[in-house]
Amino acid sequence: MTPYQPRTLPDPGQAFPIKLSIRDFNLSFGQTPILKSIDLDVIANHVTALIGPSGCGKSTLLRSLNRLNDLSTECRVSGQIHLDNQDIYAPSMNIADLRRRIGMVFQLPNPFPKSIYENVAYGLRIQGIRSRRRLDTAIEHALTRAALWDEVKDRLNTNAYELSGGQQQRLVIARALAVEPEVLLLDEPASALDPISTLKIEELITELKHNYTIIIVTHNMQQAARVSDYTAYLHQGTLIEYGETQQLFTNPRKRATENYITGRFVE
Ligand SMILES: Nc1ncnc2c1ncn2[C@@H]1O[C@H](COP(=O)(O)OP(=O)(O)OP(=O)(O)O)[C@@H](O)[C@H]1O
Repeated sequence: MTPYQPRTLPDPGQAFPIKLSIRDFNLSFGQTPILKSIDLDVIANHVTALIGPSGCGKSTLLRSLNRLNDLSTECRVSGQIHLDNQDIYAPSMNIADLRRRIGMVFQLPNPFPKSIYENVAYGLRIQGIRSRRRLDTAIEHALTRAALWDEVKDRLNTNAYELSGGQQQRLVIARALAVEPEVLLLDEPASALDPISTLKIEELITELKHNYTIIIVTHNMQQAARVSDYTAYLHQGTLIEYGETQQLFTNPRKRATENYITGRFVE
């Protein structure tokens, strides 16, 4: 096999390594092509936003990164996606391990109907961790990282459903962080939240990128401009433009990108 060579950097001067590298990646559901020859390098410890009109394939691309689309028997893929230097679609890839390394948070907060403590402990218990002391430490750490510890430390045994929507979303982020992932996939994580909770999630994303590589799908272009370092614009399953967020929003290279970010493209 030819050695893997990263090619498409959004910022050639970038000193951080490439965490995820997508090469000529195609995905279809049945006979319908959804993603077409995507080439994209995701830089470690930065936030990459995926933007584009409804149905362009943003969530499908995100879900390709932890092989969540595999749950559909109709799904067919070709091309390559490497996490560090490991081909995630190789037959030898352990999918449970991949999903531990690449955590995901969805649009609607989805805590389990359990206590706050047990929600965060969930993945750790699956990993076989039984020691109460180890669990306590890891749970405090994850809740602190998710900027929720101070709000819940005195009620860890309360049912997670008693938290507000914004707190539930930070709890779900803590649950994802507890198993120490390397990458976090966020699929419109704030679109169901009020403005104050949205701001908290955005601040959290900015904080978390120091320790994780983050990819966020968002419909909100102001949000993409606020939280991301790099932005990829997709249209009908094709990657139209990928570059530094500030450059893409102020001086896009492609007319199609300009039309979209200035609102001239009607979804
Ligand atoms: N499991 C599936 N089976 C068949 N088609 C699917 C499946 N999941 C997504 N699709 C189709 O793939 C296309 C891209 O969907 P996707 O959810 O990735 O778009 P999106 O850009 O995230 O859209 P939105 O912004 O509206 O969430 C859509 O036409 C959708 O209907």
